[in-house]
Amino acid sequence: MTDFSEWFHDILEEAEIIDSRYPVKGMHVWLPHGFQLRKEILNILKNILDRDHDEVLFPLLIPEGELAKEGIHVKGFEDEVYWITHGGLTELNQKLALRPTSETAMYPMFALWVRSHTDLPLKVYQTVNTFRYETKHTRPLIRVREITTFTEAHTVHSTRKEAEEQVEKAIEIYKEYFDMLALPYVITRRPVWDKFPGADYTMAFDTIMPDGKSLQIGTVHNLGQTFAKTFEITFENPEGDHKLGYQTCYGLSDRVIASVIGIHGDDSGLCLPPAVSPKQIVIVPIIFKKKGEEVLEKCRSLKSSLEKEGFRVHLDDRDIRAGKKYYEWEMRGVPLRIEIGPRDLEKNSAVLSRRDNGEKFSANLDNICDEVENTLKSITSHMKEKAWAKMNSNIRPVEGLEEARDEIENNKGVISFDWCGNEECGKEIEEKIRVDILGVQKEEDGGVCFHCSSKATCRALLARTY
Ligand SMILES: Nc1ncnc2c1ncn2[C@@H]1O[C@H](COS(=O)(=O)NC(=O)[C@@H](N)CS)[C@@H](O)[C@H]1O
Ligand SMILES: [Mg+2]
Ligand SMILES: [Zn+2]
Repeated sequence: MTDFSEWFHDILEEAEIIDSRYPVKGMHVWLPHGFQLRKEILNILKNILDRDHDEVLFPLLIPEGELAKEGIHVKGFEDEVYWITHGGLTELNQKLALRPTSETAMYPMFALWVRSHTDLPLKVYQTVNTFRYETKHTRPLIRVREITTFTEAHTVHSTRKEAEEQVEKAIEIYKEYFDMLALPYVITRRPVWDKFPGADYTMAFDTIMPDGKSLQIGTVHNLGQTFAKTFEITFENPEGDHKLGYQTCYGLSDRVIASVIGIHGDDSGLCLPPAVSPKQIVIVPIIFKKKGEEVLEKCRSLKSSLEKEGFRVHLDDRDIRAGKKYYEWEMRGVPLRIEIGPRDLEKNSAVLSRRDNGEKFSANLDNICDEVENTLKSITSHMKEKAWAKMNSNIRPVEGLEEARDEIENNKGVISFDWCGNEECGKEIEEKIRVDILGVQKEEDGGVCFHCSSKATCRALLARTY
C-alpha cells in the first residue's frame, strides 16, 4: 500500500475484478468476480432507491439538437462528448451523442409526461453506462471514459422548497448507502466554478483514498428551473395556471466500487464489507487421512444451513494446501472464513477467522448461524469505525496558506480552513498551492479568510483530488 496506484492496479488483476487490456483507452472488461461485486454493490443502492423512485431506461443516443439546447450544460460537456455520425455507410442527417449523463435524453420526455401537478413529484433513476472523453489521466474505475456503473436519479417537483427537500433526501440516501459500504465521506457544497453545468448548486460527497488524494464519490445537484425552462417542463397547478417545474438530479458511478476496493483493502488484498462481498463466508475443511469424509460431510451441511439463512457461502474442497486457500480467499476479501477439522468434529465446533482484523476464535456449531450473523455485523461496524478514524485523522485545520501548502506537500489529505467564499480568492488558493477547493462544509461567520484576510463566511475544505 505504499504505492497506492500500483497496489490498486495489481489487485484489480489479481482479484479478477476487471481486465484493463481492452483496446480502447478508459474502457475495461468486467470479469466474473468483479461483476459479482459490482452486482452486490448495485443491489444495495437499488433497494434504497426503489423505496420511492421508479427505475426506467432511456436510450444511449442523444440528438445533437437536444444536447445543445441547454447552453451552459452543453458548454460544460462539449469537450467530453462522443459523437455518432454514421449508420452503416449512411451519414446521419443529425449527429447523435453518446450520453455523458442523461438530462438532455430525459427532459424532452419529461416535458411530455408532466402535465399536471398530480404528475409530480416525478422521481426516476436508471443504472446505465455513460461516456465521457476524459482528457485527464484515465484510471480504471476512478476516471474512465465508459462509466459502466452510472446510477443517475432525476426528479421534478412543483415547488422550489420541495426540490430543496429532495436534495436533502438524496444526501440522506447517499449517507445510508455509503454507511452500508463502510465508506467514510465529507459533504461540501461545491464552489460555484465547480458545480454541475446547468445546476443552481452542487452538493458533493468526497472520500480520501490511501494515497491522501480525495475522490468525488457522489454528487447531488439542485437544477432549479433552468432545464425546465429550456425543455418546457411545465405543469398545471390546482388553480389552473401553467408553472415551470423545479428539478434535482444525483449520481454515483464506478468510483463507489473503486472506494470499496481502495479504502478497505490492505497488503493482503481486498477486504470486502459483508453486505457486498460476492462470498460472505468461505468454509475450508481441514482434511487428514482419518475422518476426511466426516469433515467434508460436516462442511457440506454447514454450508447448506448457512445458505438457508441467506448467506453467500463457498465451500473450498479443492485438494490443495489449506494455507494456499487462506491466501487466496483473504486476497479476494472474503469477510469470514470457517475452518473445520477432525478435532472440531469431536467438540462440535468450528474455527472462525475474520478478514478485517485477523481475529480467530472457535464457535459451537449448534448456534453457528447466530455466531456468523453477529460476527459479520461486527466486521461491518469495525470496518466503518476504522475507515472513518483514518479519514478524520487525514483532515487537518490550518491557519494560513503556507501551512496548507506544507501540509498538502507532506501529507496530502484534506485541509479545513476559514474562507471568505469569493471566487478570485478561491481560485488564487487553488493555483498557488495546486489544490481544488472541495467546497463549503459549514456556513460560519467570525474569523478571517486564511488567504485574503477578509471576513470569513464559512468553514471550507481543500485537497489534491483525483
Ligand atoms: N470519468 C469518470 N469516471 C468515473 N466516475 C465519474 C467520472 N466522471 C464523473 N464520475 C462520477 O459520476 C458522478 C456523477 O457525475 S456528475 O457529472 O457529477 N453528475 C451528473 O452527471 C448528474 N447528471 C447527476 S447524475 C460524479 O460525482 C463522479 O463520482
Ligand atoms: Mg468530469
Ligand atoms: Zn479570501
